[in-house]
Formats: sequence, C-alpha cells, structure tokens
Amino acid sequence: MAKDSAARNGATAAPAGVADVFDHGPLKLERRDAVLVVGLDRQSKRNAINDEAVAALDDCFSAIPDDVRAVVLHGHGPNFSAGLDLSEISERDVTAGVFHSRAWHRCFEKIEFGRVPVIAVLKGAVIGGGLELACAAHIRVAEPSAFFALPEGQRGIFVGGGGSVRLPRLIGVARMADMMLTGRTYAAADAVSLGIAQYLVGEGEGMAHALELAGRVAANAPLTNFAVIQALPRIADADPRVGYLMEALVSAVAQGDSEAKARVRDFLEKRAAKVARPA
Ligand SMILES: COc1cc(/C=C/C(=O)SCCNC(=O)CCNC(=O)[C@H](O)C(C)(C)COP(=O)(O)OP(=O)(O)OC[C@H]2O[C@@H](n3cnc4c(N)ncnc43)[C@H](O)[C@@H]2OP(=O)(O)O)ccc1O
Repeated sequence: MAKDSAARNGATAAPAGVADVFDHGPLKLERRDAVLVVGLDRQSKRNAINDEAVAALDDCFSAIPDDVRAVVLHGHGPNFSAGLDLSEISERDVTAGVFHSRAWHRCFEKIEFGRVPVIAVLKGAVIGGGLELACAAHIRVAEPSAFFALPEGQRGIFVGGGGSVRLPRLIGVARMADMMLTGRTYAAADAVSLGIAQYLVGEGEGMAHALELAGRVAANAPLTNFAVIQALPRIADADPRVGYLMEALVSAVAQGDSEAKARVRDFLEKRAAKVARPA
C-alpha cells in the first residue's frame, strides 16, 4: 500500500506510546501520536473545577496543535469531576456569577465546536459542572464506577456550564428536571441507556477504549470530522428546509475535497478496507 493510501486507510490509527507529558496548571496533557490526552488533575478536590481549571481548559482547547486529530478528556484518580469548585462561589456577586457562567460557556463551546472530536472517559463522580463538561464532548465512555448527579438544588444554585442546553438534548427536559429537582443519582448503566454516555466498558478500561475510538476518529478525513462537529448539531437544530440546504452544501464541499477523492479512489481500486460486518 502506498504511504498516503496507508495513512488514509487507518495505518496511523493506533496511538502508540506517550510522546510527551506536561503539566498545564490543573491539567495534565499527554501527546499520543495524533491524539491529545487532557486530564483534570485536582485529585485532592475530586477534580472540582475552579477558575484556574476553566482557564487552563480554555487555553488548551484554544490551541489544539494542527497535527492533533482527536482529544481524550478524563480525570486523574478515581473521579472524572465533582463539578464546580464550591469554595470559590461565596466570592461572587450576581454580576460576577453571570460572567463566571459565560466563561464556562466560552470554554465548553471551544470543546464542543472545536476542530477535532473529543472523547470523554467517565468514572467515579460525574457531578454538576463535571457532567456539564462531559456533555460538551462528542463521545462519552463510562466505567461502571461512574455516577451522575446534578445536586445544584441541594446547593441552592443552578447549572452554569451550558448543562441546561446540552443535557436536555441527550436525555430530555423532563429527565433533567427530575435529576435537578430530586437530586437523584444515575449509575453508569442507566446513564448509557438514557443516552448520557454511549459506551459502558469494564472498570479501568475507559482510557484504552477511548484511545481505540480516538484512533478510529483520527483515521477519518479531518474535514468529515469537522463537519460532524460543526455542521451536524446545527443542521439537526435547524428548520428542515434550512437543514436540507445546509446538508447539501456541506456534503458538496466535503466530496469536492482532494482527500475525499483519494479515499473513494482507494476503495474503488481495492486499497481500502470494506465496512466491517457485526462480530
Ligand atoms: C452557579 O453557577 C455555576 C454553577 C456551575 C456548576 C455547579 C455545580 O457543579 S453544583 C455541584 C457541585 N458539586 C457537588 O456538590 C459535589 C460535592 N462533593 C461530593 O459530594 C463528594 O466530595 C464526592 C464528589 C461524592 C466525593 O466524595 P469523597 O470521595 O468521599 O470525597 P470528599 O471527602 O467528600 O472530598 C474530598 C475533598 O474534596 C472536596 N470537594 C469535593 N467536591 C468538591 C467541590 N465540588 N467543590 C469544592 N471542593 C470539593 C471536599 O470538600 C474535600 O476537601 P477537604 O479539604 O475536606 O479534603 C457551573 C458554572 C456556574 O457559573
């Protein structure tokens, strides 16, 4: 297989060893070939998200290197995140509260509407703002220890990280209202059947599974991934007449790209893998 064709057909898919690990405040970043692994690392506070963590996430997702094709987002230690760092809340009046929430929105929009797909690995606490962060990712992988709750009602506050927009799209307004009004906790398996997470894997297997998914994602044409992230949610939200028009335009742009032409040629000339049948 020629080098370019091999690259298009998944030969670069499997992320190899860790090339670089570096600290970025409360984040730990690791490069694994075309995949960037971003880990919240405030384990003594169960990865609660403080202002510094939001700033670090914002920095990180503002400057994803051009050769990164997918991001895996996770929490170091046994938890994904215990949500908003409650120790900072008493410092804020109403105006500061609005700006705080908007800073979360800006940051999480960089994750949701960035250049590359983001896969979240969820284990232990996925609470409040931690769940909001997870909802900004495109694929969520849960381990059995993951538990999901919105205890904002118990704390006398409301979601502020875009959760009231993103979570109802996954589970519906009624279920989110129930979560917030009753403070109920969902176990990992329930979260998967409700659509909060797409995959339930064995305990401790979340990262390996996410990296495997990231390898598949990274092997796609970058323009298709970009269209999935940027266009699909907007098309799905649009009036159907606008949606069909947007789809036709995005589709024509994608198929006009030289990468699409090369990939289709690879298939027709028997150099590309066939679609796998179910195991
Ligand atoms: C309003 O505008 C907003 C809002 C938001 C988003 C809002 C939210 O996220 S509300 C939800 C906030 N989170 C919680 O209520 C979870 C509280 N934590 C727990 O229930 C537990 O800690 C646990 C996560 C279940 C873990 O239990 P365990 O393993 O037993 O650990 P602990 O001993 O309880 O905790 C260890 C250590 O961590 C501290 N800690 C835990 N969670 C938080 C937190 N969320 N904030 C601050 N600190 C936390 C805990 O106090 C302990 O500290 P020590 O000093 O005692 O060791 C978004 C944007 C907006 O604008």
